[in-house]
Amino acid sequence: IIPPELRFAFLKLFNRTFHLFSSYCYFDITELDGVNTNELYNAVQLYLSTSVSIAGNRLSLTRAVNSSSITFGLSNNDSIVDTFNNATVLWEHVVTQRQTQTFAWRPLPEEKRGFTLRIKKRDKTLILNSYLDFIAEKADEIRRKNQDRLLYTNTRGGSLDSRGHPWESVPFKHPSTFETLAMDPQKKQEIMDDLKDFVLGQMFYQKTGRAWKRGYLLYGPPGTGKSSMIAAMANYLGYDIYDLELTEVHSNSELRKLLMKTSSKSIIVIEDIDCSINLTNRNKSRGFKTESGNGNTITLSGLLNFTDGLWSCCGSERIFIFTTNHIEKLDPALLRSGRMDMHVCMSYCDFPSLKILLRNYLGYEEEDVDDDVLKEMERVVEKAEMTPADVSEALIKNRRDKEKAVRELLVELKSRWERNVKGGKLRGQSGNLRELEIVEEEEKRAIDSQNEDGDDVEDETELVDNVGKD
Ligand SMILES: Nc1ncnc2c1ncn2[C@@H]1O[C@H](COP(=O)(O)OP(=O)(O)OP(=O)(O)O)[C@@H](O)[C@H]1O
Ligand SMILES: [Mg+2]
Repeated sequence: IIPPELRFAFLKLFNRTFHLFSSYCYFDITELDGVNTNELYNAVQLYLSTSVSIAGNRLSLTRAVNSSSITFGLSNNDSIVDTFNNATVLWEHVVTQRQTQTFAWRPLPEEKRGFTLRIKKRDKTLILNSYLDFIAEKADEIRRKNQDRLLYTNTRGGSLDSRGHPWESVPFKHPSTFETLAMDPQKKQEIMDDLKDFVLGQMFYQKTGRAWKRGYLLYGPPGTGKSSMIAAMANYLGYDIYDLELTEVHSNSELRKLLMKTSSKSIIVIEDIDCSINLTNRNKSRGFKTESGNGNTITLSGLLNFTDGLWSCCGSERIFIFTTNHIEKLDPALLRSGRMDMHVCMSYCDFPSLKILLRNYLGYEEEDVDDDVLKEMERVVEKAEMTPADVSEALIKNRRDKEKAVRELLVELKSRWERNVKGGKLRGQSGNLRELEIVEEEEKRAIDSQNEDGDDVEDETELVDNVGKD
């Protein structure tokens, strides 16, 4: 029997000589570095989790708090081969029992865990640094995908929490995606492409000397999907959202502090920007202080500094989104080119959007709906000026009886169409003769069918009457 000390020394000697002649070099990445967790260990673990899930036959599974997905990991003392830039490397997960603990401030875990990376000596200089960078980046990406995103708000009115953070966060689980978002498919694709370009554009922004950020202005009537669009963007990119409540911010410097405490890869949202700040009298608020003299007010220039100035560049990959119901109320300074990179008009439901909503709520594809009904819908939907929220409401109400849902939606669309087109006629606005003819035709048809079947058209004629009274 060989005493353990001797065996250990022998092994060490063997390893030394072995390494001297071997064409490999080895790197140990231990879980704990002293008593601190080694960030790199976690990164490697996450990084390997993607390739391991396909390759390995014995895996350890973990799920982080608040995460909706499971990560795969290498089991103890298992290994996996990876390739990077044509170089092959080997990862081994080494777990050993810790020897009896000496005194420590914090008790250490029983097991000592670490990854050993084996690289060919000739590959070392070529890949080591870039490989580790690559792993860290990939791990970040995986982390963002797995972890549910966070929604931050600044509702504490400027006070800080115990760790000095002005933002409060909750897990963000909005189900809206670009797929469920009802809008013109072409416009939708444009926005998705724009976002993709932005995310992949690091080199571009560096080369052109622009700060790596992008601004979107979403405008349109209430219930047309502005907030849903923001959620869809966040879900698409895997970004966190900072929902900035401007009325809770008291000064420009506070605004700046808030910005400094936001992380990279996030969306900063200011909803209803026309309501939350008096944006029109920029010069006035600059000229004399209306408040108590301590600068207790944010100005448009403060806000522009926030999105545009030097401060906006601390951190990168940030998206600013403003929403408003009244674009015409906004100060031109906010609208000038280069400020908000993309202006997106969210408007009333059009035919393509209607089809998306039918699919979302009823599971109907185009061919599931009666052809005539579909044609009729296409004809009236734009002039009916129903918001996607109104349409959704109508569909949800009858989602158990799909045919009824479609029928009632059509009735609603037609009555609104009639009201709008006819309203235009009464006010002498819509000078479109063809449309007037259609209204008159429609009325005639209504009267005709009333003679055949009394109940059915009662609603419609009633509505026409109401419009007359307005
Ligand atoms: N374009 C859309 N696609 C899918 N659903 C929509 C769309 N627009 C509205 N909805 C539905 O209507 C609801 C309200 O929409 P949302 O909050 O996005 O409107 P908004 O434009 O932000 O309104 P507001 O101006 O009042 O904030 C959403 O929960 C969603 O279910
Ligand atoms: Mg909204």
